[in-house]
Amino acid sequence: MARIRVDNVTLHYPIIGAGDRSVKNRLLSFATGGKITGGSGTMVVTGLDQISLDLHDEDRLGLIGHNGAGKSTLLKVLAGIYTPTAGTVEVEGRIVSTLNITLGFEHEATGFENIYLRGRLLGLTTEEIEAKMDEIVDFTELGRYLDLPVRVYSSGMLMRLAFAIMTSLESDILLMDEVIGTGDARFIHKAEARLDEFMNKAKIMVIASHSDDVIREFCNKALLLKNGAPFATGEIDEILEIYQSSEYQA
Ligand SMILES: Nc1ncnc2c1ncn2[C@@H]1O[C@H](COP(=O)(O)OP(=O)(O)OP(=O)(O)O)[C@@H](O)[C@H]1O
Repeated sequence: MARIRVDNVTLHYPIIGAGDRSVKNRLLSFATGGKITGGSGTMVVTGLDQISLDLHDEDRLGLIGHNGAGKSTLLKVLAGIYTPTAGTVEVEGRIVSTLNITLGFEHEATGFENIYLRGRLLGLTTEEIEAKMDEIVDFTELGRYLDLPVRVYSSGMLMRLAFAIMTSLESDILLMDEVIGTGDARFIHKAEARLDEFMNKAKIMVIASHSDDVIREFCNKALLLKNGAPFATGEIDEILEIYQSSEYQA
């Protein structure tokens, strides 16, 4: 059984050395979903403001909201990348996340070597990596490029490699932001089929997306964020409607 419990989580980003451009900051804050406070010297951006969640097996939560509403920050807190300023996060289960999917590659090492390195970094044994190797290699369709250092790969090629490795893992909890941006149309189509299979295996999923279609297709509940705070939570259709309403947009 997997579980995520988030209790009253707040996260502040202190911006040290920020100039006092309060009028500009207020305008910026108004134009996006962010919240900036503080005066000269140190500014504070509120990434998350008193978020609570309790997710169990079968939960597929869609995170919705303006640019800067806090979706990515919440994913990073769940992934353990950021520690909250206040509140607690408890996670039971193995997490795989698509955040920074292409980070952590060794640029001088070959594609093959990077499959090993990344596999080890993600907690697999050498035997486990070897068992998955053929399948990862086939999916990338990178052929002899896998013998070359990844610094010569295009961004789409690097994405193929990262995506193939990530989706070969077994996860209890899957944290996703919009991931399949790069790649040609055929690869995106092929990646979607693999992603479907990968997502079906996860017990809990949290997806941040600006696409109503993605939220409708993959989620069974939604959390609408505004300025880092929960604005509404519940059934997908109801929450998407609130998102479009003047009450939220104001
Ligand atoms: N590294 C950072 N340093 C300072 N502030 C940050 C940082 N990352 C995010 N923020 C701020 O935290 C707030 C929430 O940002 P976040 O990236 O979580 O929003 P989001 O909902 O994912 O936005 P988008 O839809 O644009 O991806 C914003 O006000 C943003 O400016």
